[in-house]
This record gives sequence, structure tokens and C-alpha cells, in this order.
Amino acid sequence: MIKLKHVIYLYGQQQMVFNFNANKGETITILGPSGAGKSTLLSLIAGFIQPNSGQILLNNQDVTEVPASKRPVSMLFQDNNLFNHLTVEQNLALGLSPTLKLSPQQREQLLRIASRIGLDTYLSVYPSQLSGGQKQRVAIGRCLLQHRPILLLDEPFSSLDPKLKKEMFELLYEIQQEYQLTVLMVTHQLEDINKNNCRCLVVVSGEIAFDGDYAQLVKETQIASYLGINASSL
Ligand SMILES: Nc1ncnc2c1ncn2[C@@H]1O[C@H](COP(=O)(O)OP(=O)(O)OP(=O)(O)O)[C@@H](O)[C@H]1O
Repeated sequence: MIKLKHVIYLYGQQQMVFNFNANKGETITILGPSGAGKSTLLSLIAGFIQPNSGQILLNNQDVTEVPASKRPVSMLFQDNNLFNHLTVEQNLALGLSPTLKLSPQQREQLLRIASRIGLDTYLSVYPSQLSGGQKQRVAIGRCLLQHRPILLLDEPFSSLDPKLKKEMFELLYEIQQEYQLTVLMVTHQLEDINKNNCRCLVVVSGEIAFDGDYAQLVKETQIASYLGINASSL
């Protein structure tokens, strides 16, 4: 589903090298210190930046030269996902049509997703009138309307309070299962990891220094202590 073959990206003298495979329906948490290259990895997969060399395959197709808008990928950021001058309905509609003109079938889809994310009574509201969690729900709804099988999240809920964050993770997990999405999520917060069932990647100095589940990660003492985790975190 996702394959990065010796992908090299250069920021000046700084080199990043990524080799990585993900299967359909997998959820992968990406950890690592600030400046390690986590967002760069997502940007390469999304197509926001082009590698200097190497190959990126999505759904068995080489997309290395394919622009972001044509890749089977949606991306959700920590904030600024919405257009403040557009209503919730219009922000959602952007997932279906850049002109905001929807066919009756598309409008039906929009209403179904608005109900799925619990915002069907907020369609005419502007983002400034929404809470942080509601804004992220709209952004998730728009990703779902794009019908793209890969969802990339860059610290999506880190500005939310713990209760809301938990709710958002539950919604994300349900949606991931329902739509069989392949999810890659960057986080700095260890409590965001689904410790029972999650593949973790640790990016250090522009390379994937660890790839395995959380229980294995804890045993990799050098990397675990670097991230500030130990066996009691299990
Ligand atoms: N546009 C850019 N031009 C030059 N260097 C950049 C640019 N964007 C990022 N970098 C550098 O590339 C490195 C990796 O950045 P990146 O944002 O991928 O790290 P990150 O692991 O996501 O960090 P954080 O957790 O702080 O968001 C950093 O050293 C950063 O300074």
C-alpha cells in the first residue's frame, strides 16, 4: 500500500533517507525528537515535497512524480485545516468538489458524513464558532469525503484537552476500521499510542531508527530512554 524505496531528501547539507513499507489498513505511529524528519516523511508521502532520489509507491503505483492532489492521500494537520470564511458545509464540500458545486448524490454523501462526525446541525456555522474538537471533526469529515485510502495525521489532536482527545482518537479508530484506512500519525505524546496494537516508527536524524510494536520499542533501551519511555509505560 505504501512503499518508500531508498527515498532521499536533502535540506541543504542535511540528508534524510527513508525505506519503509506499510500494508493496507495498518495504523502506524511516528515518533522521534523535534527536527528528526517526521513531518518531512509525511510530506514526501503526501507529495508536498519531491525526493531528490528514490521511489514512492502507493497502491502499487509509482507516484514519485505525481502531484499531491492526484495521490490517494488525505492529510490532517494540528490546526489550520479549515477555511474560516467558509461554513462547515462548504469546508466539507471541498472534499468533494473544489468549486463547492455538488450533485444531489454528493450532497447526500456530505450529509451522511456530517451526521457520522456528529455535526449535522452545524452545517451553516463558521469555524470561528466551533470548538477545537469540532474543527478537527470537520477536517476528518472532509478527509473522508475525499475517499482516499491513506490518511496522514501530523499531531492532529495535540491542542485538545485530554477528554476531547480521547473522544477524537475513538472516532478516528472507528473510522479507520470502517473505511479500512491506512493511517500514519506523527505524535510527540506517548499517551497517544495505542499500546496494545500499534506499529511504531521512530525517526532519528532523518532515518527510521526503529520499526516495530510498542512492546518491542520499550525493550530497545537506547531508543526508549531517548524517548523517555520504560517498561512501566506499558
Ligand atoms: N523548508 C525547510 N527548509 C530547510 N530546512 C527545513 C525545512 N523544513 C524542515 N527543515 C529541517 O528539516 C529537519 C526536519 O524537519 P521536520 O519538520 O521534518 O522534523 P519533525 O521531526 O517533524 O520535527 P517537529 O517534531 O519539531 O515537528 C529539521 O532539522 C528542520 O530544520
